[in-house]
Amino acid sequence: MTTDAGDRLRTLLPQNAAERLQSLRLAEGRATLVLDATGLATSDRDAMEAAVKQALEGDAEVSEVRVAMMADKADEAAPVKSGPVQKIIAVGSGKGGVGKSTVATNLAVALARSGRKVGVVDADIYGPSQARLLGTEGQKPVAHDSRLVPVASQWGVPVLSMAHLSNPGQAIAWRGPMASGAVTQLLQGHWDDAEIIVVDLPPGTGDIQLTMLQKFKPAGAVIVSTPQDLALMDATRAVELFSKSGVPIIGVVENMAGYICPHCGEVSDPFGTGGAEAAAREMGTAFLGRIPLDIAIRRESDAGTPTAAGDGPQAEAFANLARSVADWVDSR
Ligand SMILES: Nc1ncnc2c1ncn2[C@@H]1O[C@H](COP(=O)(O)OP(=O)(O)OP(=O)(O)O)[C@@H](O)[C@H]1O
Repeated sequence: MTTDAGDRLRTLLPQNAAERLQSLRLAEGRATLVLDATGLATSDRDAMEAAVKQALEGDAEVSEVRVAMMADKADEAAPVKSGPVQKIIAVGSGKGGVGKSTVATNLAVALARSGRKVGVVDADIYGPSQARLLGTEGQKPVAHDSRLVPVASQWGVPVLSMAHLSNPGQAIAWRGPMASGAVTQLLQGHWDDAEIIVVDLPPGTGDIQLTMLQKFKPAGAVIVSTPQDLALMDATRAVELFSKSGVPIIGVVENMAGYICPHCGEVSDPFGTGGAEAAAREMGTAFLGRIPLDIAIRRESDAGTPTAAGDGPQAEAFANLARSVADWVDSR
């Protein structure tokens, strides 16, 4: 795009949009604008987008206008509000690989089985896995009134994940504020029917997680840990992160607790037993139960058929977890 064309298009923008312009590109007749939508209500965003399109579509060099609204400055942003959603439940962990995403999926499916209206938002935008876990890979959400429509899964749990918006294997390397802006778009989808949204947080306890929590203000948090000491230390950091953000902790789930032999079904405890329960007690938080290390859980997760949708003993473990979370939600 020539500077002249860029300057000319800028002058065509309505004043309120020009003030929020982050970038403007014109390539092969397509004008792509990024606007800072911080603090704008949905209706104001929609009006601004429509006005920008109308202003630029009249230009001889422009055949198409695309507008991306990013709520970039997380600390100034209005809290996320997505229709009549009552409760956002965050699922977090002090470190990666402890089964946080697996627990988030199965918690949501178990809640749905118990009659709750549940959605899943995959906030783990650097390693999104909810599309695979819920068997919705390859599906693309449509936008309606500038808001994403969640992708339906066959488990009665609609889902929005960056995995639905990016190409498989595509690296996503956003700055922290952009990351939380992207999550905002997922949370501001058409969740009108959901009474609970389970949010799969990125692993860890850094600034990205803190910013997200402050911005979308979950009603409560579930912390996933494995029985190892190291993971428990990380879980302690996760507890601190939620406390610092003013998010009440629903409790700690011990995942990969006890190994179930795929041949004889015998249960062994390579990492000891009872560690997470004791740690939860020490931290003054509830213990929400154990999910064993079972190869069937991994296999079913990879196949996009969540264990909680089945009838085995592990489905029962997730059903118990869902009951505890639902009771907590109802008590608020
Ligand atoms: N209870 C379990 N039994 C067997 N396999 C499990 C169990 N929980 C999780 N897994 C497997 O462990 C791996 C990591 O799980 P998952 O992706 O849910 O972890 P995570 O904490 O979300 O990781 P990250 O956020 O770092 O990607 C996956 O292959 C998953 O199928």
